[in-house]
Amino acid sequence: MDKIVVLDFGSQYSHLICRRIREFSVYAELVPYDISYEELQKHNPKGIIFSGGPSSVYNSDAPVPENKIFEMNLPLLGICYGHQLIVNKYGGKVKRANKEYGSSLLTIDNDKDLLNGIGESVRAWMSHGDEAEEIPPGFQVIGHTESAKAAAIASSEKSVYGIQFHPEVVHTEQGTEILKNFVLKVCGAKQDWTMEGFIDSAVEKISKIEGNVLCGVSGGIDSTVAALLIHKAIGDRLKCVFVNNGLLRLNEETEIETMFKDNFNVNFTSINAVDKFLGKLKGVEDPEKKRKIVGEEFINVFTEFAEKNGPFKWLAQGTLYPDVIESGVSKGPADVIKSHHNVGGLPDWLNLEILEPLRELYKDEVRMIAKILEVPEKLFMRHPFPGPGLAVRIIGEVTPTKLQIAKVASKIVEDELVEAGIYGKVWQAYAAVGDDRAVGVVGDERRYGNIVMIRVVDSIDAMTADWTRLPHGLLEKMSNRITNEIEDVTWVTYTISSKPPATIEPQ
Ligand SMILES: Nc1ncnc2c1ncn2[C@@H]1O[C@H](COP(=O)(O)OP(=O)(O)OP(=O)(O)O)[C@@H](O)[C@H]1O
Ligand SMILES: O=c1[nH]c(=O)c2[nH+]cn([C@@H]3O[C@H](COP(=O)(O)O)[C@@H](O)[C@H]3O)c2[nH]1
Ligand SMILES: NC(=O)CC[C@H](N)C(=O)O
Ligand SMILES: [Mg+2]
Repeated sequence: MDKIVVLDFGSQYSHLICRRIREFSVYAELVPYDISYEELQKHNPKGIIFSGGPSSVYNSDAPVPENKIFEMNLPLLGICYGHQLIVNKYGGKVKRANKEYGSSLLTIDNDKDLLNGIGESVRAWMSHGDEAEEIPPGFQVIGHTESAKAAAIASSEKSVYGIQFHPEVVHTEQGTEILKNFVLKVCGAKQDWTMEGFIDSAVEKISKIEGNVLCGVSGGIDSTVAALLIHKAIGDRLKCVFVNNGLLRLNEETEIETMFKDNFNVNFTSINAVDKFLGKLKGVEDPEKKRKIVGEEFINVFTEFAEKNGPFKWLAQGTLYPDVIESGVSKGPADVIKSHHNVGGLPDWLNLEILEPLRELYKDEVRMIAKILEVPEKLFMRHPFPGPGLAVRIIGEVTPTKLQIAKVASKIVEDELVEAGIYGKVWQAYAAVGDDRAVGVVGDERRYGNIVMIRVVDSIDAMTADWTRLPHGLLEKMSNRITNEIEDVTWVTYTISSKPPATIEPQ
């Protein structure tokens, strides 16, 4: 399979470069910027992309790739910081300039290769504070904006390109065309990345492993698909374990068990660990602490199961690419946003090896695989549910009252969306609760009850999200049902923050 390798210099958009390229069926993978020349050679890339990043090339601690990488004579595209790196490396000059964030008009000066077929000008997304003051010898300017005179440069002879803007974000018009020009025309990569191909190679790889696999399944699409792939590869050497941690949706524990037993012929065990989890969470208010506790407790439960039912060599999880990126354990110098329990929370003493067949994939890619594997639609259209469950939808301490409120109110929100035919169209929907209370008046009586926050969002891959513009009538119905059916609740609010600056889950 042809591959493009993206060196990650820490941009929040690094992974998006891969995503955009995969969308036109070429496999692209993110690697750390300091990957060794030998490692990079093993990837056998058709071309290399340098991502953006927060650093400035003129600082002494600026991240730089190994020198030999430039001698591979592969097509090279630098984006933003990557562009500046190329300018610097080949003998041009980068300096501090006026900050430019957002959309700028890019005028095309040469449409021969990289900027071929995109017209005379496009809106391009900028996010930088440095710029190329002098371009290196042998390069020419192929595009400029009002403030960046070398917004796109090329050395066609060497097949080295640099662009100051971000073609990977949707706000850049024709961004995909620019990436296609580089990947398909300059690098000559074949469009041979398909989900069928992924399944075959994943199954082949997994079938080579030795020993038994324990797979944590949550009933969510990710772990289900991971389990099915592993099952295809090693059959009954796979054992699936579902943990009822007391932080699940209303009645979910019975639903999941039934669903697994009715639809898949895999070895399945359900473990009741409600008291353990809730006991450990008692008195804990800090969001990151709660996440770590849940993560650790999952591992405790899995280890205990493994000791009784083993031996196991592997622990499998449905970890996806965004989980890895947001936990700050991605391959570059990015910031920690949240510790996803299944990535950041793994303790050192764990003596099972980790198997994560979906680690490089996005949710929509996993859904495509689910379809191919004929997973029932009802299952794969289920909304994602965070591994730490209601612990991250309850703000402050997890108490029995708040748990009950979150469960029942979320059920009302989900049921009303199904009823209105909207459930399948939104990314996630739930009700959260915290310690804030507000006064109500019910049957002439004063009641000082909890405030419930409804959150419904649209998203494609959870990396960004927008709040869903639900019909007012529907919101009204949800609100009425929540205050009528849950005695402890007096107020209902609707959350109208997008991601960024908010995140999807409150904690
Ligand atoms: N209740 C649970 N029991 C066992 N394993 C779990 C449970 N919750 C989460 N996990 C493990 O943690 C991983 C990450 O959870 P996450 O919620 O991201 O994925 P998912 O549940 O498979 O899919 P979705 O994102 O659709 O909910 C799961 O793939 C699974 O391996
Ligand atoms: O496996 C997971 N482990 C976690 O710890 C976790 N936290 C959040 N989520 C889900 O990830 C997506 C992005 O969530 P945030 O915008 O809240 O970071 C949303 O879809 C969240 O539901 C998690 N999934
Ligand atoms: N987003 C980026 O890659 C920014 C690169 C560089 N440090 C700048 O601010 O110009
Ligand atoms: Mg889940």
